[in-house]
Amino acid sequence: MKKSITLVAGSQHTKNSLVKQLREYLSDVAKIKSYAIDEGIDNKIRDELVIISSLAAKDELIQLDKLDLNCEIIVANRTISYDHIDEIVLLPPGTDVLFVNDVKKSTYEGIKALEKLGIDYLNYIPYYPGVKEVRADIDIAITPGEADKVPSYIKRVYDIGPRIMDFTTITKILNKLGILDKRAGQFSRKFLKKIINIAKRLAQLNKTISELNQHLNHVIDGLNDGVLVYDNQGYISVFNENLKKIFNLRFSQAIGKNLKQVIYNKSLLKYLMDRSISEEKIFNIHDTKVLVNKFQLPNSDYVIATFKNVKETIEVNDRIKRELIKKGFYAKYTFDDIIGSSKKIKKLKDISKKLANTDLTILIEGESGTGKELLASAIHNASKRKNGPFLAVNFSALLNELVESELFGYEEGAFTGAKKGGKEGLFEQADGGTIFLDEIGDISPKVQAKLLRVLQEKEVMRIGGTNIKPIDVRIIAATNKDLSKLVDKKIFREDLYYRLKMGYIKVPPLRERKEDITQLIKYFIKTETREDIKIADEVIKKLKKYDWYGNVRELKNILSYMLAVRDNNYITLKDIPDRGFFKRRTTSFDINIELDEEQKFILKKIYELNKQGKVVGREKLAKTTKGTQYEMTKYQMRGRLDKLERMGLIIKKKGKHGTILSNKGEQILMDLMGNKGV
Ligand SMILES: Nc1ncnc2c1ncn2[C@@H]1O[C@H](COP(=O)(O)OP(=O)(O)OP(=O)(O)O)[C@@H](O)[C@H]1O
Repeated sequence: MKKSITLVAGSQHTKNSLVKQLREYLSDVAKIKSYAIDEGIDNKIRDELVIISSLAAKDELIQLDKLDLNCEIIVANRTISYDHIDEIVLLPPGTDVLFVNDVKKSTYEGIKALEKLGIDYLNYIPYYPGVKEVRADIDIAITPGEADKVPSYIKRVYDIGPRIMDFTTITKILNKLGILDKRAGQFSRKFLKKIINIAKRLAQLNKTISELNQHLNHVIDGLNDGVLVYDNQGYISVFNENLKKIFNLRFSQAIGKNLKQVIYNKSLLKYLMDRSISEEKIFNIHDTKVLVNKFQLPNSDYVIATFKNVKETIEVNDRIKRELIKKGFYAKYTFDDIIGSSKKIKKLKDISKKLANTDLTILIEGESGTGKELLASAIHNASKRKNGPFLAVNFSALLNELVESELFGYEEGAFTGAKKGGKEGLFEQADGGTIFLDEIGDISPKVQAKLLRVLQEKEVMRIGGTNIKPIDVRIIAATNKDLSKLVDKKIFREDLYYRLKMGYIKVPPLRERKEDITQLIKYFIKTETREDIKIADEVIKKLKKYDWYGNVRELKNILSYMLAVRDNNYITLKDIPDRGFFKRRTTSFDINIELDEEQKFILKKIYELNKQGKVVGREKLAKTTKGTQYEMTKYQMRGRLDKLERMGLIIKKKGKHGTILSNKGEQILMDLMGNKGV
């Protein structure tokens, strides 16, 4: 027959965990009833055996008159559950932890229980609702199943579960039930199993830690620097491979030894052991200059020191610089890459080479695609700065708001979104080299003012900064606009204009040096394909007839097109793209041309008559004006045509061949017709 026992606990929480524990041993021999005082108890408790969770609970039951004192009563001794103990045994000795429980008494009991279990090396701070002194500088809490009472600032909570009945209590119960002899074996096995489980988990944890350790050791050994870790007494815990090399310690073991046994350099020893020194210092170790740096690990006894081979560090820095250059801070071209043997190109190269020998600021003017960047790059490579960086900045590609921070950098917190630690500007990055400022006409007045300062003072100040940094950078600026006109219009500062124009180069447009076209074509074929491509003479002849408003870049594009569409290794007339491919937009120089309605009318008439195959003269043109608002005599027409010729829009052919539109005139007319009609 099953025995009947009753368990009473203070709280429902404790009741549940104790019932669970009792069932493990007694479910087949006893019927277990259970009550929690906080749930309310109706009848007086009496049974063959009554187990009460604590003395406090017993006192409360007596006070409430809910306990029949004539029955067999066992008051449980409770201890920490071993199930979660492995989580806390690994906390470092001396760690401050809050021990959280429901009331003062059980809080102190819990702490005592942990200490009795041997976990007496933690610094327990008792905490329970209503506690007077609260320490807010603690990150870790341990609680026996009262996680909801842990204050919210705690970062890590170890809930070790409610305390369970201890070994002696269980033995007492088994004894009272008269089954101790039968159950002792099973009981101790279960108990042992738990211990073994903990041991297993700890062993696994140990294994993981030692693997992690090994991994970390590999990482530390793989570092380029020497790494040394020692405690305040000088005992070494880390001495990596690189450090062994620096100290010539190939085979001997340093870990566990004292610094004095390993390092004989007296001044280095003094530096390492003197806690008041924190700045880095250079020492001579086995004839090698080594830069040593050290710092105390926060909240610990340990000091970490790093050792850098000065020579290698410089070499690495150089390598990093070279890497930067690879990333595009590098001038690709030399004067040999500037193709052409026309007089104009020869003169251009000649002047540019001379300027390359100076450190003057240079302004390069020229239409788009004439090779201004190419030239700037060649000048840098021919200058004494050739081993320094070459940075090309294109202002038309940079967002206006970004120009300032890109060029001059900023300090941390200079504006919302500023990166932590601030950012180095392009001027700082170009230190020792050349900066190429393309489309300089596009910069804002604010940046113009800052740039002027850089040119005058040779120093930069980051946005939001107070430190002035001297820089050594040569500036080459370029524009495809007529900068002097922007100065006249007060869009560009005059003082900056003259500062930039210390050296001045004007790159001629391709249409003024058409004799270079053949050479350029051959050069581009060679650079674009390895195949042996021939090009028909008529093709070159025809290409020479175009006006090349897109300049060399346009020629290069057209060549790529022809290489793509050719049928075999021979480029013929049919491979030339039709007019639509050619650059229609006039250059910025030409955009300044403003035509009045009368001029547009005349250009349109010339175009229409030409299209009809008619020879156009001033008489015929004057006739077309009859009855229109532009009506004029042939003499008046002559004056108008002279002006259009001076503007480069028409060509008056000799003899009876009449007047035609120049390519430029045709392009402007096409643009007008395309955009708004004439
Ligand atoms: N004389 C030349 N010889 C060989 N290649 C050239 C020459 N001139 C220009 N190029 C090539 O034409 C292209 C345009 O040149 P680049 O970018 O230097 O012109 P740019 O004047 O700086 O143009 P933009 O004003 O549009 O910035 C490049 O591919 C360049 O290599």
